[in-house]
Amino acid sequence: MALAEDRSSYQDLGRVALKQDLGRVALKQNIRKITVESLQLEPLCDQVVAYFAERLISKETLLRNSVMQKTFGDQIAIAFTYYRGGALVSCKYRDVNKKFWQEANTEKIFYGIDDIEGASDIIIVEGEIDKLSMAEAGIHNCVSVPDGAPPSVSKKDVPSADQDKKYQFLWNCKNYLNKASRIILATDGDTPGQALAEEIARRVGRERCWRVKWPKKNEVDHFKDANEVLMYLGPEALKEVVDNAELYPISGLFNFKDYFHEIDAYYHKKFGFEFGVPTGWNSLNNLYNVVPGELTIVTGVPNSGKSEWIDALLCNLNASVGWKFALCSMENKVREHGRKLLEKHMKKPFFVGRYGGSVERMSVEELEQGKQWLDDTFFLLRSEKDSLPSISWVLDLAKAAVLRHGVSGLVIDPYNELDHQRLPNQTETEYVSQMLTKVKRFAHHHGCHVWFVAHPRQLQNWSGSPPNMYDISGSAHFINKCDNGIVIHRNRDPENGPIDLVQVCVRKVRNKVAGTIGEAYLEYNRVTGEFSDAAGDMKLKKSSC
Ligand SMILES: Nc1ncnc2c1ncn2[C@@H]1O[C@H](COP(=O)(O)OP(=O)(O)OP(=O)(O)O)[C@@H](O)[C@H]1O
Repeated sequence: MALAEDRSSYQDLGRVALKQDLGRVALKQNIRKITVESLQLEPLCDQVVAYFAERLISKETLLRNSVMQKTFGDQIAIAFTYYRGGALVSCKYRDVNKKFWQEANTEKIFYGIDDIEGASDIIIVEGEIDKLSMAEAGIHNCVSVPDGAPPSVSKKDVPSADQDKKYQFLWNCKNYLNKASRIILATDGDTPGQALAEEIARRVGRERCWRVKWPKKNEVDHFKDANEVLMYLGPEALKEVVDNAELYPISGLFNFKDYFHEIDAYYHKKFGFEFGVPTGWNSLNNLYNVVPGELTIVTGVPNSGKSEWIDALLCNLNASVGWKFALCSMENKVREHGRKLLEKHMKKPFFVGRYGGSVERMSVEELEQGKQWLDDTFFLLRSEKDSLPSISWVLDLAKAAVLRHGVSGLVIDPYNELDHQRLPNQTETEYVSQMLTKVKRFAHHHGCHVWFVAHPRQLQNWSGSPPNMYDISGSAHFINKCDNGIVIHRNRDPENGPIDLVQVCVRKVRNKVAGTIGEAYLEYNRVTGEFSDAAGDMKLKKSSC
């Protein structure tokens, strides 16, 4: 008798079972009482015992699990008897053509349910032969689902118990399952098997589920179920598979172990820029380095040089590590922004006279060279409509710039030029918090550093000293939520030190690997817009950083 197992027979079973289930709904009150005699079940003949022996399932195990047979005309079918509390409640047949069917009007329960009575660990497999294979390895606290596996996980929510027709067997056996502290899912390793595990886990509670990892068969494939492991690796190996079951994953709940590869890569500095990229100014080396995926808030009173300093920083980063940037600079005309960037890059003024004085102007050839550099390095996010752009609009385009052009940094300058339509009843503080969460997610997800310029609120009786990060108009969330907080300040008090000396106040650094709070002094070159480390010990007498 050829009784080899295959998936199609399980699918047949699914169809048969579905028909039977539909039948069962109609006949809910009509569950038959059955006995071995009423079903005319017979003890196993040698032929069937030999069939199981080929699968390394012994006669002893077959007898222990009351596997029987039944004659239909000139055909013999295997009869898997379903007992509950010692009483026969259902029977499933399997014939020579690998077809399955279940006794009509009988209960849907797990196969082997009496074996898990009071067990704190329960193993669930996908077929009767897997249950018998576990028994062969001495693992008796195991049950099999009665109807095989679904093709995929249902996209719908789990229905209520009375509507959950396909998994009625689970609800019928819930008292047995409720007592278990661990439910080990040992369904097949293929897609339907995984789908079955998920369907069970979502019904019994993922938190107490574990799953087995089927061992490798060769370089590419894994053994697919308990019987294969028993046949090819033996009972000890099957026990080991169950002993080494791992926690069933819960979406959103992780172990550190899930991230060890990242921690190792970090330790061995495989990400690149672990300490951040130096700004190009020695005085800032210990204070502020640019880490991919972080958010830096830059503030300062109007005209303090925030935009100029960020532009100079981008030029330095491009020169040192070749980064490219997306620019959302709403206050700058493109030609003016282009001029400022070109001057910093070419280290020459764009014009003669006025701010350029008598310094030689960049040549036409240099302009052409510089234009090419501008085009390769910066990508402009500009709203062509009259209305102000929203933060989602900016982040969507920045994402396109990351994916299309490989940009590593985004500048949003300034916050108040974005459209900030708040939901009714939403406070500005709540709004800023949510907006910064979006910005940080973008930065983190794309490994893109974001510089966000925000103005301080109008300061009454301003003393001329650098503003506080908590003075940023809108919300304390700017300082609370950013990774780095920087105030750019230029001195306008001759009593206090050189006029226009630039103070870079690093007020917050979340990541101690990248820097620390403190201040540095830079000089601004009005002709080229470049910043350089302040000469010698040039600093302000009174510093409020
Ligand atoms: N340290 C400095 N010394 C002299 N002039 C400077 C200095 N820093 C910036 N400037 C000049 O100040 C002007 C404003 O600079 P920038 O646009 O960078 O300031 P900002 O802080 O971004 O201003 P706002 O808050 O108005 O956007 C520019 O013309 C720039 O050349």
